[in-house]
Amino acid sequence: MNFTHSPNETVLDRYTINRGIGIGGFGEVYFALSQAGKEVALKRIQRNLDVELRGVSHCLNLKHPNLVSLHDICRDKDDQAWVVMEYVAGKNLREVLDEADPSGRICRATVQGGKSLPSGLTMDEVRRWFCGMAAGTAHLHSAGLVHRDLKPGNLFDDNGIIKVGDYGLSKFISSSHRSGHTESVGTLHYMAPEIGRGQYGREIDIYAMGIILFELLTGALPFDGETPQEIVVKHLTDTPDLSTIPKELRPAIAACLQKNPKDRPSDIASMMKLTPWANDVGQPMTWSSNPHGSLAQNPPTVTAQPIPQPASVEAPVHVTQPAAHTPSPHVVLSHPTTEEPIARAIRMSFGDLSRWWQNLERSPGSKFVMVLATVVILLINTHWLLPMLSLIGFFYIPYYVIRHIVLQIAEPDTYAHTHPGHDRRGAHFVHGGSPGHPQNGMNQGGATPVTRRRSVPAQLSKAQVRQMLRQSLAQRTKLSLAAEWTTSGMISLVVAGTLLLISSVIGLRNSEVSPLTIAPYVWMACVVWLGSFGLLGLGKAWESSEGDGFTRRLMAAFLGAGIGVVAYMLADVLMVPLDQGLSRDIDATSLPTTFYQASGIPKAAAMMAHFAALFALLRMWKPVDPLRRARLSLWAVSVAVVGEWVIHQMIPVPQPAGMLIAGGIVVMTQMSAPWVKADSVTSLNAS
Ligand SMILES: Nc1ncnc2c1ncn2[C@@H]1O[C@H](COP(=O)(O)OP(=O)(O)OP(=O)(O)O)[C@@H](O)[C@H]1O
Repeated sequence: MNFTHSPNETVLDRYTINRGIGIGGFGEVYFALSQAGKEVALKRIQRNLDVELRGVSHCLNLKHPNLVSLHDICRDKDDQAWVVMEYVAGKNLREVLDEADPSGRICRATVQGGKSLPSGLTMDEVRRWFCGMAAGTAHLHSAGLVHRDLKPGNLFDDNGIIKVGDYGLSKFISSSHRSGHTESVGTLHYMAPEIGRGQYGREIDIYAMGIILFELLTGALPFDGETPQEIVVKHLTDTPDLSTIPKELRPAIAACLQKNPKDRPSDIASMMKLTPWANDVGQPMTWSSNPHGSLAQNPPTVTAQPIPQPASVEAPVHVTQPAAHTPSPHVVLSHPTTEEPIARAIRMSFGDLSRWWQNLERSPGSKFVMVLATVVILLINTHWLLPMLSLIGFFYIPYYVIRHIVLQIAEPDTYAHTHPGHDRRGAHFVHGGSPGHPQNGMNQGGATPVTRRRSVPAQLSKAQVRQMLRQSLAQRTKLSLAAEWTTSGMISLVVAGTLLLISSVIGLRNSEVSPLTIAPYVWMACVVWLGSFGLLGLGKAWESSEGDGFTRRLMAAFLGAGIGVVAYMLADVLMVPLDQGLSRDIDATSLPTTFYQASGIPKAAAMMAHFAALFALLRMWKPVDPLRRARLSLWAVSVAVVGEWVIHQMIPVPQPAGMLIAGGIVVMTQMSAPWVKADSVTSLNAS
């Protein structure tokens, strides 16, 4: 390994490098001594990685026996970022697993006594690693952090205490600047399926813990393959074979490895309850989410435990068919209801606010003044705040209730209902194994797993990533798509209200406000909202495939025609004149009488034709695609406005309303439709 710095070199003016330890995706790690002789590990972040130092301070203040302490993050004189952390002398789990001989001939576990598992570890060792990881990760979660990169290489044995390292950083290193071997988030073998959709909840750590527990027990990975794509597809579709897992631990692994994050244990405490280790005698852990709870004081100790033995050789067991005597069948039956996105955003904002408040270094007196000032400002503004909050409540509460009801209906009774295809896939996976993937067939006869962790070549191409993301999008049920559609519709309603407010304030700044003057703005906002809502629906239906362009244009044309006729009728109801701005900028041809009255005012047919052409020619469903390039593309807005102007030259409609509607629809759909940053996962690699 080629390290940038050599032994005895002084870095950051106060650390003398002793030796290089290793090189990971984020950079080089050195063992160094401070001037006072304190041992530290220094991680030199790769020059091309952009470290956002502000947020990291939250990680620096975390203290837990099962976490590798982060001492500091500094920049040297060349503006190179360094992470200063606790040095752990012991091995990491990757090394331990790689050294343990699966045949059991020379493995550490046998030397230490105790019956070894296929991984070469004893159940006591498995328990020690797993409980230590769980305790450290629970502390991260309680502090509002998700590790995002849990894997054996990030778990250390520090004189008997298991420590979780490398936490927090992946969030603060700009993914757009990463290159080389580390993927945007997490390592492929341990990466939860929803990461492809840009979801990074704490469930991704719970998923990774399920994989690690599987590996601790069997020495093999539940989802492995020759290529990154194969591994990702297995994460998305395959059911793990749990037949070689001790029965006591199958429910926990099955629950952690659910494809849908909602189906996994919602936190580490609930996950631990599925293991035999939650209520260990002589193990004073409570698995509470309290950041200052007893976890901190009581790291797991290696005590004599009743050792659950591996399952005897038996027919392969599929997770959808819980084994006889398997406890906790509720693992697959109880699903926490999805938290409503706006409620979640508000809750998380309150969480952030309270953490910011707790970390705010101000005297109690100045904090009191700040609270007082906030209360006064709120009281002064009650005249507009209260009506606004009531209005929001007026829309939000019915929406929340309807959404809740829809999701309750969508809640599956059994796991099998949620994943109707699993039986078929499971049969193939479990019974046959796949040629070239020996671990898939290892359960037969209880043979030792042949495949261990593999190095996986090459990066995924953009097309491959998009294809995988589409596959993952295709996994949702129709009802959850409907719930997402209504959510986007609600968001677009808020956006429409905002656009209406802005445009009418600008448009009516010098004129009298009356129902007649405000009607055109209400009309435009309604048409924009209807257009967006329709497109959001089409987008939802189409997001799981790239689709056939002609069919999509045709469908979009129908939608546009519908919007045109509704716009015409609404204009009639709201008494909005349609004779405004009908002149054209290029040589005009005569208007067809089927489309226009003798005075030139458009009939319903003209409005239908205009919007049908607009939606079809401009492929208006594109701004709704979750895999679009940018969340909000101003280019797309400009194209829509110019495109509308061009269509207006042939089929005129009132202006500038037509252009505002076209631009408004594109802005609103982009702001309301979910977006997956596909580029952030194009450099997936195995570590
Ligand atoms: N605090 C530490 N004390 C001792 N050794 C460490 C410490 N942190 C990391 N290491 C070791 O340094 C080496 C490189 O670690 P690093 O975390 O950079 O890479 P990685 O975990 O292999 O990959 P990635 O950064 O992509 O997750 C590993 O061998 C790891 O065990």
